[in-house]
Formats: sequence, C-alpha cells, structure tokens
Amino acid sequence: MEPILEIEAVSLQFGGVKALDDVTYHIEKGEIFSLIGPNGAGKTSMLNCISGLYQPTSGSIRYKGQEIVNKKPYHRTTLGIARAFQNIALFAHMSVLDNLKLGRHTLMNSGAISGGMYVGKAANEEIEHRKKVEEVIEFLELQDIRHTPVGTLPYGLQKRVEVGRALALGPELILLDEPMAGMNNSEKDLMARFILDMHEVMDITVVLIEHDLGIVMNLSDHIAVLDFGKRIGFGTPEEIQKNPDVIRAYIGEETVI
Ligand SMILES: Nc1ncnc2c1ncn2[C@@H]1O[C@H](COP(=O)(O)OP(=O)(O)OP(=O)(O)O)[C@@H](O)[C@H]1O
Repeated sequence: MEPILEIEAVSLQFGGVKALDDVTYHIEKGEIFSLIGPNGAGKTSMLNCISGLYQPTSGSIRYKGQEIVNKKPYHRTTLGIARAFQNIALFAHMSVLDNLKLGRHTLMNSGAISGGMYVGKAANEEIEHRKKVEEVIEFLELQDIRHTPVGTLPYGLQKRVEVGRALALGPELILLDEPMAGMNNSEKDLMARFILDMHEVMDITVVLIEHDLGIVMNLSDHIAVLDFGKRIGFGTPEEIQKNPDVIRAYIGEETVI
C-alpha cells in the first residue's frame, strides 16, 4: 500500500501551548484511519494542519508525495482533500441542495466572464456539478429533504448534510471531525455504514476523529493516538488496544478501550 498522506515531525505551538509536538505517522491510500485521544490532545489541530486552516510551526505534510504545508486551504481542496467540520459549517437558511452546490464553488473554473465567453465550458461544468451533487444526495439518502432549509433539520441530519458538503467536493481524502457527535445509536450506525461505503464503494480514504472507541475499533484499519500533542500510539486496532501508553492515557476517562 502506498501512503496518501505523510505527516512528518509536525509541531504546532500556540504561545506556551504545544498543541502538536513532533508528530509523525502516515495514512495509506484507501484506508479508514482514526485519530483518537483525550480532550485537548490535538486531534482537531491536526485536521486543521492537514486542511490548511493552521500552519504547523515546523514539520512536513505530504499529500500523494507533494509537500502541501504552504498551500492554501482552497488549493488543498482542488488537490482532493475535503473536510467536514465538528461544528456544522452550513448555511442554515439555505436548502440541503443549495448547501451541497455551494460547497463545490471552490472547484469552479469558469468565472462570470469566462463563463460568458465559453458558454459550452461553463455549461459542462454546471452539468458536472449537478451530477456530483445528485450522487451525494442519493448516497447519503437525502432525497426527502433536498429542498428543506438546513437550519430546520434535526441535529443528526444536519451532521449528515455537513458530511455531504465535503463529499460533494469529490475528494480522494475526506477529513471527518466527530461526524457522529450528538447522534443517537441508530444514527451512529447509519453514519458508520456511510463511512464504510465511502471507503468501499467510492474508494475514498477516510480520516476520522471519533470519541466512541467501539466504533473506532470496528471501523478503522489504522489508528494514531495523541495525548498532550504527542503521538503515543500508532497501529492497527488490535495493537492500539494492547498499547500500555494508550491504556494509561485513557485511565480516568469513562471509556474502556
Ligand atoms: N486557535 C487556538 N488558539 C490557542 N490554542 C489552541 C487553538 N486551537 C487549539 N488550541 C489548543 O491546542 C490544544 C489542542 O486542542 P485541539 O482542539 O486540537 O484538541 P482535540 O484533541 O481536538 O480536543 P477535543 O477532543 O476536546 O475536540 C488545546 O490545549 C487547545 O486549547
């Protein structure tokens, strides 16, 4: 298996706080990879470094062999990296369909002027956008709510649309920050199935932050564990469950690994 993402010696400092401290691991193409760790361990900071929201203080992030650490977030999106946020980043008054369409705006090549000059090219782009959005609506079973304003939907469905917004970008690598937070068990099971299908049917590499360790152990091919910004574990679910540093880090947490 070839790595799709290589994180090497990444550190991120906020004043006196080391959010990430010399973290190294890699993610293989086509796998489901989870980032776990106690609260404040640096998981979201790591996703922010991968998506380009934060610039690491030092270290390297290579995507398909290419250094991306200095690339802007939208550039990373065009390379195939999409992100669903922990706190839903949708337009509440707009419909599900419009939120998904808007997500694809970053990928539009034909601006207003070029769109006017090259009608054919713009029209083709529009058809391509619609096709992708419809594919996501079908995949995430959003048909019945396609015209519903997102703000009126129950929380679990809003989370699903948030994942859909990232999926509509047609990524090769999707970053999911707690996509099941606040969901009941049946909603969690459904989201787990969508994640498995993203990987099996759509061939997307998935990076997941999730607090429910049962789900993490069931879904993941590999896991990296962070604690106080440091990598304290990296391996298969079986290896992680036996890792004494990981067990120690979780003592005091309510969860049993
Ligand atoms: N923009 C920021 N400014 C200052 N400190 C920050 C910033 N972002 C994160 N931190 C700090 O970095 C550390 C890691 O935070 P981060 O949110 O990455 O952890 P986490 O593992 O995602 O936590 P949780 O599970 O609670 O979401 C924390 O001490 C946090 O306060």
